[in-house]
Order: sequence, then C-alpha cells, then structure tokens
Amino acid sequence: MSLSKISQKLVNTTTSAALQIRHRSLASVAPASLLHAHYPVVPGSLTAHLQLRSGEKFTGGSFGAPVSAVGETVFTTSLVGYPESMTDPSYLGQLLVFTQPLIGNYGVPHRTRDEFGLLKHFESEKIQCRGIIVSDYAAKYSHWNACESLAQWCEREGIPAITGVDTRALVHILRGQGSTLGSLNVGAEPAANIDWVDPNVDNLVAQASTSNVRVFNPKGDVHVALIDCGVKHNIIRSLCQQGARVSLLPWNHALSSELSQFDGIFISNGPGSPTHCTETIDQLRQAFEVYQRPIFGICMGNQLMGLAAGLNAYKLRFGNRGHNQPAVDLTNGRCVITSQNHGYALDDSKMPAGWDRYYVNANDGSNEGIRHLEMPFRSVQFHPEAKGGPLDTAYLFKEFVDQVRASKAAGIEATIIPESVTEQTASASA
Ligand SMILES: NC(=O)CC[C@H](N)C(=O)O
Repeated sequence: MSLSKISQKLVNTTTSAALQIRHRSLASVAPASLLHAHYPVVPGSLTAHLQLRSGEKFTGGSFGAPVSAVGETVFTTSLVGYPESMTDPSYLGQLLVFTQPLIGNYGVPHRTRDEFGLLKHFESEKIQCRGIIVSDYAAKYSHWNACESLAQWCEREGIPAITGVDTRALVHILRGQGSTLGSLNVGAEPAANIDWVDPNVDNLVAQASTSNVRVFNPKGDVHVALIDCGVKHNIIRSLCQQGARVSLLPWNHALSSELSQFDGIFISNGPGSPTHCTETIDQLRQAFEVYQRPIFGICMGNQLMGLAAGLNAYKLRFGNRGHNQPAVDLTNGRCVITSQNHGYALDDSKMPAGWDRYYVNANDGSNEGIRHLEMPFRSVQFHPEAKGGPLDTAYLFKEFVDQVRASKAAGIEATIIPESVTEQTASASA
C-alpha cells in the first residue's frame, strides 16, 4: 500500500472512530461491570442516565442519591477541589461535569470551623450544584482529613451523581454547542417527559443570599459591608484575616441609606444571571454617585459593578470554570493564574466614562475586571480567594483592606455630601 493510501486510511479510521465516540458515552456501549473494572464503584450500583436537552444520552452508574435533577450542564477543568466547588453557591442550579477523570479519591473532609465560625473545607453549608457527572468515581478514598466518601455525602444531601460517563465526549459537545440543559435520573431507563426548566430564568442570587445581616470578626478595626449574592466562605474569611469587621448583607439590602456606617463595600460571587439583581445594581449605581471609600467586587460582584457603571453582560458559550485561567493585569502587564467559575461576562468593548478595563483573560480576551479611574472602585471576574485553585491573587484582599484602612485613617467622608446634611435638608423641607 502506498504511503498516501496508508495515511488516508488512518485519517478515515480516526475520523470514524472519533465520530463514533463523539455523541456516545463509553458507558452506553460497554457493560457496567466492565466499565468499573478498576474502580468497584458501588457494588450493585443502580444505573443512572444523563440526557442533554439537545438529545445526547449517556448511561453510567449512580453513586449519589437516587433522585432526578434538571439543571444547566457546565464543566470545570479543575483537578482538585470537588468539596469546595460543589459547595460554592455560584454552582446553584447546575449539573457539574468534572473533566478530571478520577473524582472522589480523597473523600470528603470533616466539617471543622475556623476562628470566625466559617467552614474550613467547604464554601457554604451544603452542596449547591444539582448533580455531578464524573468519568471514574473512586470508591476507595484516602486522606488524613476525610470522614466519608463522596458517594455518602451526595446521598446524605440528596444529590444525584453519575460515573462512567465519557466526560471528554460530553465536554466536546458542551464546548461546541455551549452550556446545555441536562437531566440526571436513576433507573433502568432514561427519564421521559422531562420538564426542561432553565434555572437561569430565576433570580438565583435571592435563593443563595443570607436573609438577615450577620457580623463576622466584630473586633475588626475597619468595617466592611459584604453584599451577599451567594458568598463563598473563603471570601468572608479572607476579609476577616486582613483584620476587617465584616457585615454580611442580603443582596437587596438598602445600602444607600447606611453608607456612612461602612469603611468599604465588597460584592460577592453568586449564581445565575447578574441581570436579575436589579436592586443590587440600583444600590451600587447610587453608591457610585456619592460614596468615596473603597468598593471591590468578585465575579458576580464584577458583573454587578459593571452593570451599575453602564456596561452590559452577556452569556459565554460554555463559561470559564477551572483553576488555571490566565488573566493579564492591564495596569502592569503581569499575567496571573486564577481560579474561575462563571458563565457570564461583561462586554467591555466600550467602557463608560471614568472606567477602564482592569484585567483581561489571556485565553479568550473576555473581561476579567474593571476599575474606576479616579475613585477606589474596582472588581475582578476571577476568584482571588481561590478554594480551590491558586492563591496567586490573594494579594487583592490585602490591597483592598489596606486601602480601606488608609481611607479611614485619612478621614475620608463616606459620601460626597455627608448624609447628616442631606437628612437635615430633607427634614427642614418636610
Ligand atoms: N462565580 C460567580 O460569581 C459566577 C457569576 C455568574 N453567576 C456567572 O456565572 O457568570
């Protein structure tokens, strides 16, 4: 056979093999017993099914709660940190696919708390994603701090989990067509008559936020208002560790009437579309008009600050979720490696007067932050608190709290027109 014929044959074989696996799970073509030959998942485990709204079906073994769930199917490329990711409220409403093939091997940690009363190893009190999808679930776990298996945790918290899915094929589909609604069910057959409800039509922030004000580190020397859109514990901890007293406020708290109480304002991460948070956006818009002290936002916080400043947000095709996303700091040209988990981004093609781009994603050019040119207002799309992921940008917490402390020491008034004067004027004219 001539060389060109051989190479053509190779191309044909590879292409047809690739086409075969593209829309078909490994699990759907191999018996469950073969699939888990290396990982005796859950002896006698039930069959689980993942279906995408676009029609693709994957079959595997169930290792979580035997319940059904519909959610937005998204993937993370993070290699570690499943306890942190699964409890990150930003994943509310989502079915989370891990591209790292082996998941569960270090089990699930103890619910120990730190000196601020925050969970040391989880990012909120419960699992927030609606289900998880993995390639190979490791039933045998080993870690000095593990107290149960991932399967036991999912089952206890009522979260379905599927293993034996060809996550490469699945991610190939999601990258091509974008994040897609998915349905997980446990049983002999894939679920029929699925009610495809898109979680993003709801205001998920309202579900994730605290309903009452909570104070952390009450002895802190500067007072920061932390707007809770679905905050991760490590954001609260990172502020407390820098010495701040943190008042965690509901997402729709009437902040503008209390601005003078706070030495700085911080806006957290959170689930779903930022466009639902009109109350937060209004509060921030008013704050931008009069507040003179530092304001900082993370992820959803970046999006809400951007919307308040006059930018628009759009949905990314499949989002950026992983622990090695490169972001370039446009103030100095340095590239930082960041932890990310977002499906929306700010359209920064035209910046409003007074604002500039702060960071940009070195992979896809999407916005990674904005900053005000005169006022101490800035925000980042990535997660400097990590958990999981690299702590390369943890310096941003120090910079923020140092800035808050400096503005307090300099006696900067909270607002341009002190509120006492506004109140007097109001009562005089009443
Ligand atoms: N981590 C976050 O705060 C995510 C923000 C928003 N829900 C998004 O997906 O873009």
